[in-house]
Amino acid sequence: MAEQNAPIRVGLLGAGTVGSQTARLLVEQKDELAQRIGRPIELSGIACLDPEEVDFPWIDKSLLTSDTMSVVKNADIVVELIGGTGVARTFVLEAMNNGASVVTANKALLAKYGPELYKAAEDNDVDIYFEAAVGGAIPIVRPLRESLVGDQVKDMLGIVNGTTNYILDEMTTKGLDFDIALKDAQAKGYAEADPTGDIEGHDAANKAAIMATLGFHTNVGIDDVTVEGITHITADDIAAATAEGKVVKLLAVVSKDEHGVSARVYPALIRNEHPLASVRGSFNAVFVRAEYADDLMFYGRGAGGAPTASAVVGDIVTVARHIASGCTGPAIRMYNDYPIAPLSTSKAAFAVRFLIHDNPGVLAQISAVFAKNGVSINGVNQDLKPTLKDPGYDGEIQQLRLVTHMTDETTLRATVAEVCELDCVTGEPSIIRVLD
Ligand SMILES: NC(=O)c1ccc[n+]([C@@H]2O[C@H](COP(=O)([O-])OP(=O)(O)OC[C@H]3O[C@@H](n4cnc5c(N)ncnc54)[C@H](O)[C@@H]3O)[C@@H](O)[C@H]2O)c1
Ligand SMILES: N[C@@H](CCO)C(=O)O
Ligand code: NA
Repeated sequence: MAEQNAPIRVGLLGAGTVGSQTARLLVEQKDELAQRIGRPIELSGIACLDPEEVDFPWIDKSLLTSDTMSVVKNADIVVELIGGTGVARTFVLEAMNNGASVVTANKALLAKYGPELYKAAEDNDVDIYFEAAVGGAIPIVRPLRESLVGDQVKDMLGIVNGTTNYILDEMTTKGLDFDIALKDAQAKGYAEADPTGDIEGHDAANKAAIMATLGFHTNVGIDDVTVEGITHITADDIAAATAEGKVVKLLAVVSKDEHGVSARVYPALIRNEHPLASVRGSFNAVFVRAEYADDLMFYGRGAGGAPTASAVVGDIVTVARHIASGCTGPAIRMYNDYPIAPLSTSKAAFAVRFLIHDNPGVLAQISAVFAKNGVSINGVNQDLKPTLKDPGYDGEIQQLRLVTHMTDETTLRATVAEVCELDCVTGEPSIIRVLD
């Protein structure tokens, strides 16, 4: 047991985008943080793969090591900023079993091993804090764990991936290509080490799993989340959305009804007037609808070194205060055992875009398939010329957009697949949900 005024030792695992900025905030604000905590804190070690490559003026090189376990074993607070679900799990469990509290930004780890880690924290009487894991700098984890713990969350709808929001925004406002916008997002430190997880929606899915677990007090893991990313969104889809006064956003949506809980990630069309439409660049936002609090919105920077480090250091201070006063924060209890609602119970309106050969009778053929499957069409638009061509066809290619009334997704996807078998339909269709 450390002496009452001895410094609280903070061991950093990772010195990358977030780790290096976390070190900066701890060093630059050392004296003030000590005042806020009531005890000094000190960086006791910084683990990374290659200490030779880490060169920041605020990092004391003698603290750097590739012996990660030595940092884990010599800290009161272990800050995991490595990422992934492999070694990170080993180090986090080892830290807690060793009596240290943990701060992490690792949503993939929590979405996969949350129950095991939350139990380890309780069993060892230590803290596990992870504000940076959802919405980066935005306070959303703590509001769910603490401020809203006296309420009933109904649903949450969020833009929780900075990389994809940045890409869609650049495509919409500057007409940039997907690849250029992605490179830009990587250069700014928003993207994961492998950005596939960002653009295919898996990063947002990890966050959706955590949001649902905290909001509904039930275990929702990554395998319970249905995921659709933005790789199939084309310049044609963006142009059509703009022409309709809408934008395309990648959303994480968690909800609860009589069928159970659902956690889903998908691109959606939202009206320009909708508050989420104005969430630009790498910014994130989460809407929470609660029984008694009514509507809440949390907005801020969801990615990037310094903003994410702000949330990490906030957690370090919280945990250090607990250590200073000999207590821990609230445990994460998943006392509900809600089923995961089946996909067939999810209803929405959809915008479907087909590329068609521009001949008489084509519209009638397509709408007949919709009618046969009981999917009602709300609107049709054929005005926009597609950028895509059909190399095996000499005539004109048209872009046909249909917006449906509310339907279930299973039926909608079966209908679209049947339409695509018609000779007059070419290329890949696109299916995007339409938000009210
Ligand atoms: N970059 C962001 O904007 C952002 C935002 C929120 C959360 N996060 C999360 O923060 C975590 C870190 O992300 P990042 O962008 O800083 O990653 P990064 O790739 O920039 O840094 C990873 C660091 O971990 C180190 N590392 C790898 N294996 C190690 C090992 N076995 N032992 C010790 N160190 C090891 C690397 O040397 C590197 O310093 C991830 O979980 C990520 O999902 C990142
Ligand atoms: N890659 C993530 C980092 C924040 O979790 C993003 O783009 O939002
Ligand atoms: Na956050």
